[in-house]
Formats: sequence, structure tokens, C-alpha cells
Amino acid sequence: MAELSLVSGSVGLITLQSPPVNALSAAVRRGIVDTMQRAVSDPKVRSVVICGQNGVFCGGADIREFGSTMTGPPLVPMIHAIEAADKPVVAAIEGSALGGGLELALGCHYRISHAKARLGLPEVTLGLLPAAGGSQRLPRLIGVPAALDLITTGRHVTAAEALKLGFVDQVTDQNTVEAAVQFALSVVGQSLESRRISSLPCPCPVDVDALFEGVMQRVRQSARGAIAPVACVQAVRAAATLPYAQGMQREQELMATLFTSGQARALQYCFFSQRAVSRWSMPSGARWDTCKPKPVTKAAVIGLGTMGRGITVALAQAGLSVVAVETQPQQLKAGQRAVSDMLERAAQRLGVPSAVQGVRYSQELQAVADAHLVIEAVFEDMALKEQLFKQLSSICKPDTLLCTNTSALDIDHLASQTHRPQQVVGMHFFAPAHVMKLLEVVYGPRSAPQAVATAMALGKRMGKVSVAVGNCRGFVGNRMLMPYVEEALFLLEEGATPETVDHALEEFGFPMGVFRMSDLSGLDVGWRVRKAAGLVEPGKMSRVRQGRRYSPLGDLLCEQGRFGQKTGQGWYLYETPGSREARPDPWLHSFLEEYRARQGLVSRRIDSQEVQERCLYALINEGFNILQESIAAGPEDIDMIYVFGYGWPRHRGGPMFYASQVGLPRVLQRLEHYQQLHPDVPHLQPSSLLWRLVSSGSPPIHRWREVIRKPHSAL
Ligand SMILES: CCCCCCC/C=C/C(=O)SCCNC(=O)CCNC(=O)[C@H](O)C(C)(C)COP(=O)(O)OP(=O)(O)OC[C@H]1O[C@@H](n2cnc3c(N)ncnc32)[C@H](O)[C@@H]1OP(=O)(O)O
Repeated sequence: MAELSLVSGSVGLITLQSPPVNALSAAVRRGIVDTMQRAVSDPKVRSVVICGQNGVFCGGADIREFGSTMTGPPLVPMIHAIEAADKPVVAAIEGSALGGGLELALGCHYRISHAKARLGLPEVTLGLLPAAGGSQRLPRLIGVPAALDLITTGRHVTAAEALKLGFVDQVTDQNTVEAAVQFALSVVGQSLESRRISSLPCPCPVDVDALFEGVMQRVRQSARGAIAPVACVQAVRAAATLPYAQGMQREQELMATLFTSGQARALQYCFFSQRAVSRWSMPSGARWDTCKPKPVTKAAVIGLGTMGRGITVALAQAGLSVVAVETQPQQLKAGQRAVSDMLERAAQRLGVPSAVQGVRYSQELQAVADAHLVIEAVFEDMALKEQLFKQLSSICKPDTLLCTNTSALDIDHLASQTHRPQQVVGMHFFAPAHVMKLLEVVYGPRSAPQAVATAMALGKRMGKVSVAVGNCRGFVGNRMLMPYVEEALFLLEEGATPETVDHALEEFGFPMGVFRMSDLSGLDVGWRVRKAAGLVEPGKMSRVRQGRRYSPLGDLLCEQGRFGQKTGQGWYLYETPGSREARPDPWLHSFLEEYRARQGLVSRRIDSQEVQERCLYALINEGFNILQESIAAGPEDIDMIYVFGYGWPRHRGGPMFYASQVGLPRVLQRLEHYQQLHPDVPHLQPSSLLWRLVSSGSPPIHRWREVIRKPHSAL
């Protein structure tokens, strides 16, 4: 799947042909080897240009091949043969040159890029390293610090930055292939010695050891247990300290370890799942490919608190005209200032025009009358939202979509307040709404598929990973969080401290443990929800409520005004209210001891394994219930919600993928074990779907849907 043609009399033009991104599948590699051999041996060809069809140079190695035995010519000798050619080879880069695609271009003698192309070595994001010579060639070309940055972060750069860094020779905003052909004609006969990157020395920093020690420390800290970034540093170090051939050997050794690792499998699963969740479906059978979204150009946001501000910014940055409504004059003023500041700062950072002019502000609800879509982001209070939806139903045009940003309230109930329940969906953003990538699009039984399609399309326009889910308490993300948080509280009752629990969860890879996280978001948030659910009994210590085990610890802290970071005290102590550094709090430790003594609880030592199993398996178990109830269409939906919204470490693939890697029989067995020890905790009761999967032989995760769909009696 590569074609050779002769252009301009003497240029051999090799075109990669493998839609959609010309990934380097076995067939493409075979095509490149074959066309290069023909070009080199054809006396009419004096120079060569390599390009990709349909405006994309190459999206890298074919990731779908990684799971199976690789066939076809390997990449490394293929790229060496290009570099060794005695005729100049020019890469004509349009669209993307990523991973193996950029490594192919680095094997060419020259690189001409279109101004809009994106280039990079994102292998690290797939649990790999640039093992087609990229880790050895890039540092030789642009120096160690810049190469380390690109290789360890995997970030994509613009053609302008690539030119500045020195791995692109020319940038054009005209026809790139034509520019490359002209260039190829102009360099015929010139020496290629200095153009073969593998033969260049690697520009070495003065104190290599100090440089790599510092980088390694930083990378290990931010990697949160991911192994690929560390291997990337080791590979670049080999480039800086070893001759090319030995560096290549080291690159291959490091890649061999990464290639078969569980982390690489998890990260590649995330790559495909992130794309798969946009192909949503509903239990009714409605699907992404049978429903066209309605065009939305005018949006409205109601409420200018933290969430409303972020949502306004996200909509304006996506190019929509937005009206933001806030009935409290002070809040409106503060909100307007905050939104304008965020938009100005983002425009400066990105070097684009500010979207400030796209936002209007009003105190009057009537101002939303001509919007195509309204997102309500007022205080989390059902009575207030009921009232608002009634008003919106009469103010807005009949086909306007009415969305709520509630994180837990009943969407169906809100829909029933309107004359158009089919036009009501949840758009659950995560704070800060203009930064966080996740959007849960929540449909009720009466939501029209077109309403879901429209909200999903809008999410995509805002750059979100949007996941369509059914309506239930807490939807997917927060519903699964409840047993996780409850288990953490039970562990405190049994002898753990916030520090030991958080340490175990951070060791697993979360950026923050559950207690540091609740201090950050505010303990009063959950307290309000528990009050509304009738669970809070002020001053009371009873540990059974509504017929099941309950821990009043969070309520007791709130009753003391300990709301977390904002009050300077929560599960931890903070220097001043609002400061971020959490310190162990001796008061809290004595409080826990007294609490246990008063409850007659015997404190015991709890290790990391128990913390991780109880918190994570309880969360995963709820995920199985969610799949069983068709609240989420598949495990990928749950996993992307957790990776993009809840800090689940990406290299562990999301909770359901993690369960599949641990082994479903093991998860089931540990849940049963803990349930026997804690029979009063319903969320430790293994989900019937987990049972069914195990008794169906624990199929791989991509086959779970077959078991989910199967009628139970068929098993
Ligand atoms: C031991 C032997 C191994 C040697 C390996 C040597 C080292 C080299 C390793 C690599 O090259 S790993 C791959 C590195 N490349 C990437 O990470 C790029 C991945 N792709 C993207 O970032 C984007 O797809 C894009 C190229 C920027 C295009 O983005 P766009 O938004 O236009 O389209 P998408 O929806 O993302 O993709 C469309 C479609 O194509 C599939 N796809 C994309 N890239 C690849 C790929 N490299 N391999 C296989 N498939 C790819 C993508 O999954 C989409 O399909 P669906 O999933 O929606 O069906």
C-alpha cells in the first residue's frame, strides 16, 4: 500500500496509501520497502519524495497490529535503507507525522512540512518508546533537552516549532508535495553525508549525569508508576552516551520490555476506547450513526458560580455565541470578570483572538429565549431547578434543548417539569469545566436520540471526551465513587488514618488519595447530599442507617466546621484556609482514636493491599452493576469516565479494564472474602454480572457485551 510514480521527469514520488491515517501496517511497510528499492535502482529517478495520501503523512505504526504477532518487514531496517540511499529522500509532511511516521521522516534526508501539520513522538502515551530509531535520531538532531521533552511527554508540536527546534527543514503553506518535489530537484547531486542523522554525533550536555538524574527524578514523580516515561529517559541517555549502533540496541531492549507490558496494553486500550465512546448507543437501540445532531450556534448558561463560569468559557472557546444569566447582581459582576479573565488568558496562551466578545451577560432569564441550547448550572437544589425548568419550558423555543449540569439529581424528574421531556438531557461537566476533558451526557427514558446526539456533538466541539450514560443516582462516575468513599471511611473506623489510605491510593497511581481529594472539593458538598438523602443525624454516632452500615465520621467533621482546604482543616491540617499543602493532623488522629473507643471498635493495622482492594473493588463492583442495568453501554464508557474525570491512572486502563487484568475470578473472590467479613455492607455483595462473566469463563473485555446482552436464563 505504497505507490511509486515518476514526477517532474526525475523525482520518484512514493505515496503511502492506508486510510484514514496511513498507519505503517505490514502492507504499508512492504509497499515502502518495495517502492524504495525500485526508486533507488531506477536510473530515471534522481531523488525521492515520500508523502501520504489524503493530506496525512503518517499516523505512525499501526497500533492495531500490536496485539498480534507482527508480520511484514520491520520498521528499523526499512528506515535504515531509506537513510542509506544514495539519492536524496525528502519527506513531504502534511496533516500528521507522529510516532513511527516521524521516525520514517527522520530517516529521510530532508523534511518539508505544511504549516498546519502536527509532528511528535507520542509513543510514550501508548506505553512505548520511539523504537524505530526515534529515540536515537531525534537527540542527535535537536539536542538532548529538547528531545527529552518531546519523547517523555509525547506532545505534538506545530510545524513552526519543529522548524525552530530543527527537525524540519522548510515550512510551506502552499502545496507541500509540490514544494517537496521542487526541493528534491534542487538537492540532486549534493552530498548526503551530513543528512544521515544516525551518523551525526549527539550534542552532549556538559554534565550528562546531573542532567539525566534531574530529569529522571522529575519524570518518575509525574509518571505515577508509569514505566514508559522512565524507559524513554533511559533510551535518550543511551543516545547521549553510546555510539549509534549500541544506542539502537539499548532502544530495542527497552522496547522489548515495554511492548508486552500490561501498561502498554492498558494505554492502547485507552487510545481506542477514547474514540469508541463517541460511537454511543442507547438501550432503545438509537445510535450515533442513525441520529443527526441539530446545529447549535447560540447557547445559554444559567448560573455564574464556579461551574457556570467554566461552562461559559468552554462554550465561547468552541466558537458559540453565549448568553450567561445570573440573577444575583454581585455574582453576575464577579462572574463576568472571571469569565473575561479566563478567556483573555487562554487567548494569550494560545496566541488566538479572545472569545470575550462572544459572551453576553444578563440578569433576566428571558435573555435565553433565542438560544438553541440552554445549560442550567445553578445551585444543586431540586426545588430551585424544578422551578427553573418550568420557566425555561415556557420561555424557550419548542425545539430548544434544555440541559442540566446536575451531578446527581434526577434528570427524569426535571424533564417532567417541562412540556418537552424529550428535549431534556444532562450535561455533567467536571470542575474546572473549561479544563477537564470529561463530559457525561445523561439521557432519561424520554430523552430524544437527537437531543443526545446534539449534546454529544457539542461536547466534541468543546474538545471533551463525551460519554453517553443513562439516568440514575450519581450517573456513572459519582455512583461508583460512593462505595469507594464509604470503604475509605470504614477503613478509618477499623484503624487506618487518612494518610495510610491516601498513600495506598496514590501508590496505585491516583494523583490524590480520597481524603486529600475530599478536602480539596469540600467536605460540605457530600454532607449536603447526605442530608438531602436523610442520612445525617446531627450529634449522633450510630453506625447503622437506613438498614446498612454507615460511617458518621464525615458528618462529625462537618459539624465542627472542618470543611477541608477552604477552612484550613478537614481530614488534614492546612497552614491557612485555602492553602494546598496537606499536613497530618494530630487532632484528627486523637479524634479517630476516641471515636473508635466510644464505638467499641478495635483498631488494627491495615496494609496497602487491603486499602486498594476494598476501595477499588467496591468501585469496580458498582461498575458491573451499572453495566448490568445498561446505564453504561460498555466497559469502555466507564473506563473513559474514570480516566478523564476521576484521575484513574491511564496506564491502568480504567477500573473495568483493571478488573480484567487482575482477573475477574480474583476480583470476585476478594469481594466475597470482604463481604463475609462485612456482611452489613451491601456494596461488597458481588454484582450478578460479575458472577455471570466468571461463570462464562471470564471472556476478554471486548467480549463482555455479549454476556451483558445474553438473557440470564441462557447461562
Ligand atoms: C516491535 C515492533 C514495533 C515497532 C514500533 C516502533 C515505534 C513506533 C511506534 C508508533 O508509531 S505507535 C503509534 C504512534 N502514533 C500515534 O500515537 C498517533 C495516533 N493517532 C492520532 O493521534 C490521531 O489518530 C491522528 C493521527 C492525529 C488523527 O486524528 P483524527 O482526530 O483525525 O482521527 P482519529 O479519530 O484519532 O483516528 C481515525 C481512526 O484512525 C485510527 N488510528 C489513528 N492512528 C492510528 C494508528 N497509529 N494505528 C492504528 N489506527 C490508528 C483511530 O483509532 C481511528 O479509528 P477508530 O478507532 O475510530 O476506529
